[in-house]
Amino acid sequence: MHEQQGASVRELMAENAALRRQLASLIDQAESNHAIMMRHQAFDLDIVGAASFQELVATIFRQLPIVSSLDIVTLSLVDAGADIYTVMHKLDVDFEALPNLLFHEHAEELGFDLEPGRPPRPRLLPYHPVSHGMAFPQPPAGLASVALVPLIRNRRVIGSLNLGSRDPGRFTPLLGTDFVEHMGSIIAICLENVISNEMLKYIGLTDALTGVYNRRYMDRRLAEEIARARRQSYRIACMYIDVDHFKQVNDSHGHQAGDDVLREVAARIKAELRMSDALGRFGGEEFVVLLIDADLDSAGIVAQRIRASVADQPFLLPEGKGLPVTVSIGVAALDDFERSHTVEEVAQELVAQADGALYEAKQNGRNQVVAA
Ligand SMILES: Nc1nc2c(ncn2[C@@H]2O[C@H](COP(=O)(O)OP(=O)(O)OP(=O)(O)O)[C@@H](O)[C@H]2O)c(=O)[nH]1
Repeated sequence: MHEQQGASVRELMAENAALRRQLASLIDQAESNHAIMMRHQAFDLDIVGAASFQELVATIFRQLPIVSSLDIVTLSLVDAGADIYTVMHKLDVDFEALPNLLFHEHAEELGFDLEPGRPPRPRLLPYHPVSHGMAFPQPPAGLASVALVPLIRNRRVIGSLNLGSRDPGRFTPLLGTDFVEHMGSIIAICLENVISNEMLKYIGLTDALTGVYNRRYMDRRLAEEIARARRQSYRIACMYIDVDHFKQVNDSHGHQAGDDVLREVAARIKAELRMSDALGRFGGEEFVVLLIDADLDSAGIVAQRIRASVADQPFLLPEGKGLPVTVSIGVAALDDFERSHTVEEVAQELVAQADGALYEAKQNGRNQVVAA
């Protein structure tokens, strides 16, 4: 009788201990889930709060692998005509710092089932180097399973979030997709937002006719560059460029031909500049160039190259005739930073000096460069 009681007490105690272990493991699991959820919430807040394209994409690449325990995250964007890439490049996005950001001309390249009227679903599957080469051009060693999550806005696929793991069981076709779909939808909204904001910023800073910067941008950039040049002691130079007798182009060949000439002049100026230089249209047929780390002599050499590249090759009119075009250029450089003046005053003075030199070039007969 005692023995029987003793046995059932031991059984009860064992059962009790097993239940406690189970409970402890459930509590651990719940705590770990809670921690994961908190990390995801913090991640969501960070990406929603990203103020620029660069910040958003860098945050995704930096945080998502940690938050979601992934071995690689890449992002493919649909960018027909490379509009997004071009604008981001002009806004100084550092693409070298974002090697996992990929651009595609068409949504079809992303590998989703694009049937009309049915939004594509995430694809969770074993990694295959050939079929997934586009999404993972630089896969980590041992990549075993991947999730390709379509980024959708207004029923349009704008890209794909590509997640990769060395764990073959991490992404399999039988797993639920709610979680990655949720993540994809937040990332899609954030991306669409920052891209529209950056596009607006870009439109506000560029000249619609020629695509070069506008006066507002140039004024700001000049002040920034002068402040930086003061701190780091390098020289900056400025060119004021004006198309000669431009009124005659409009009067003889029409406003449309005039517009074409302005576009071509902008393109020829640009072709002679370095990436770090900035070209802006100041209005009408006037352009201003800001040259970084250039003294008066080297700016004069660049100006002569620009003058020659416009004068040496006639512009092509729509009817096939050649139109000779020339420009006059005034050049000025800043080597004394006049620290008692504000950067804005120094900027104005620099542009005024270049403008004065341009006036001289016009007086001397045009198609020439004058240094202040
Ligand atoms: N097609 C076109 N013409 C413009 C634009 N903006 C200004 N213009 C024209 O540019 C011409 C500028 O003429 P002017 O300032 O008299 O100078 P110019 O004929 O170039 O003569 P110089 O500068 O003295 O060599 C005017 O006829 C303006 O109407 C534009 O966006 N497109």
